[in-house]
Amino acid sequence: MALLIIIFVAALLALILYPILEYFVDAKDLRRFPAPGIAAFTDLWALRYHWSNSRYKAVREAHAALGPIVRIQPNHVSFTDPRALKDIYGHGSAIMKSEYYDNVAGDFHDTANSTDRAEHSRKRRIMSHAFSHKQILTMEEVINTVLINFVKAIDARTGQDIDIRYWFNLFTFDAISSLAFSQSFDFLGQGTDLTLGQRSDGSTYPIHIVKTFHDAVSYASMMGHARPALSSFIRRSFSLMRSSYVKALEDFGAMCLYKTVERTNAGPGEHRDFFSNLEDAPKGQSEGMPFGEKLAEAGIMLNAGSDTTASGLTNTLWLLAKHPATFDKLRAELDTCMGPDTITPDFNMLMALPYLRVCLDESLRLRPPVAIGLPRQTPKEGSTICGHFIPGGVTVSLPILELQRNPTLFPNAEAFDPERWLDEKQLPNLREYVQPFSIGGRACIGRNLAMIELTKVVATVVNRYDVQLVDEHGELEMVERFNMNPGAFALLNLAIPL
Ligand code: HEM
Repeated sequence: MALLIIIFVAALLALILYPILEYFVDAKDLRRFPAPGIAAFTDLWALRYHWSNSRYKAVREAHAALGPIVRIQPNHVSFTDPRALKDIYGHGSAIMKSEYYDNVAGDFHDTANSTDRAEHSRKRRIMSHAFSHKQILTMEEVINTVLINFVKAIDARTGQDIDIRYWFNLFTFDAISSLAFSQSFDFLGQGTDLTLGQRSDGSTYPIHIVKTFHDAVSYASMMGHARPALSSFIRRSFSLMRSSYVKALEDFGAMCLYKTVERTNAGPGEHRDFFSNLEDAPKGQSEGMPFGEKLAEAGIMLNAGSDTTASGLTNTLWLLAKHPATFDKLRAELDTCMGPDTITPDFNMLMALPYLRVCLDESLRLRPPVAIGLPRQTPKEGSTICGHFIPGGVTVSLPILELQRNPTLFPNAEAFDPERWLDEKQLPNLREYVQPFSIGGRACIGRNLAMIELTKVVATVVNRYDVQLVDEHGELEMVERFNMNPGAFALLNLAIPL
């Protein structure tokens, strides 16, 4: 035991002292950039804010105090200069995903966390057709079925105070499981997020997936943002302490295993689902992906394909409820093509409604569901980012939230103002710098799916229900895990107009 403690303390000291030494040696010439507090000496400055799900605030304050280029970790430089968007993330940039994604990957990388260019291209090719606008439209009926279940669930609770965020979480989990695995969780029908996880011996156990998922992401994001040695130290320490966060990460994995095994055994049903693409054998080969890789891809669909869209839905409804004039104007537009009982409006019809679109665009600008500076790593030869040469192997990022709320790009940037999207003068900056799905080769593959879900659900809810905030003066908290989740108190009183 004493030896274990000595090893533990020695490892901890080495992890703390090494970056301090690095700071003084300054081989990457990063001391020229200002840093808040102890951020230049240790990852712990950033990890503390990850742990309290509030990194965006600390990064925002650091940029406000220190300028557009700030060293937020010993090996991480954050940029808010808008030119950095293309330099870091644009097509043609040699900058790849950082070691953050390796830190959070399991035995197999998935499409989102693969850091190897060739591996990522192979994976992306397999899935890109399935997520094209045309293909997603062929799945509209599946979304309609889930939307009908959502309306039934909410109708049964009209007049009650409900946490609408939770119900949007149930909607998006049911939607992605129907689309990806031809098998809905049926959370909306059950009125709960209770599902099963599977252990490696095949036995199963119950899991409440919404909290499990959020805890898992909080932990993974904190652990992932540390340099690899510290990340692995945190992982081991948390495992030794049998932390509930480690359990949450395991439970989320167990749920993915359950869904993958269930789908593999049952087959795709009548139509192809997203999983069918993982099962297809590539040209010249006799089999599709190995099971472990299919499991990883199933995990990223359940992860990226649910939480972000649920956040987008919650944010939009909250913003509309906070701005009754906007809500009424949107409802008037919907009245032109939806009857009082229309609950599965046709997506192509909704696409022709300009005000609905700008309400969604403005919500995604002001409260992007992924707001964090997506971590990237400069290539061996280094990169120039808005005029500054950054040597190889440095993590760089641009916080999406800061870009989309930049007052030099958008007048009255902190205000919810869908009308700005109808102003010819503001449009060029809006089009260029509002990028909630990111840009370039690593931009969101699920964008078309997200937009169809957001458009149909917001149209149906605004058309069908009167919405009232329980606390009209309250603010909707922002909880930054990796995604930016709205807080838990989005209580709304929904009623069907008489
Ligand atoms: C409003 C909803 C959504 C938003 C705001 C959003 C945003 C993003 C962003 C910013 C990224 C880049 C992440 C990074 O660089 O680490 C991303 C990647 C990704 N998203 Fe989404 N997303 C949404 C919905 C979806 C949906 C419905 C799916 C469906 C499965 C999905 C699947 C993915 C995948 C697989 C990636 C990785 C792409 C790659 O690296 O090639 N997302 N998303």
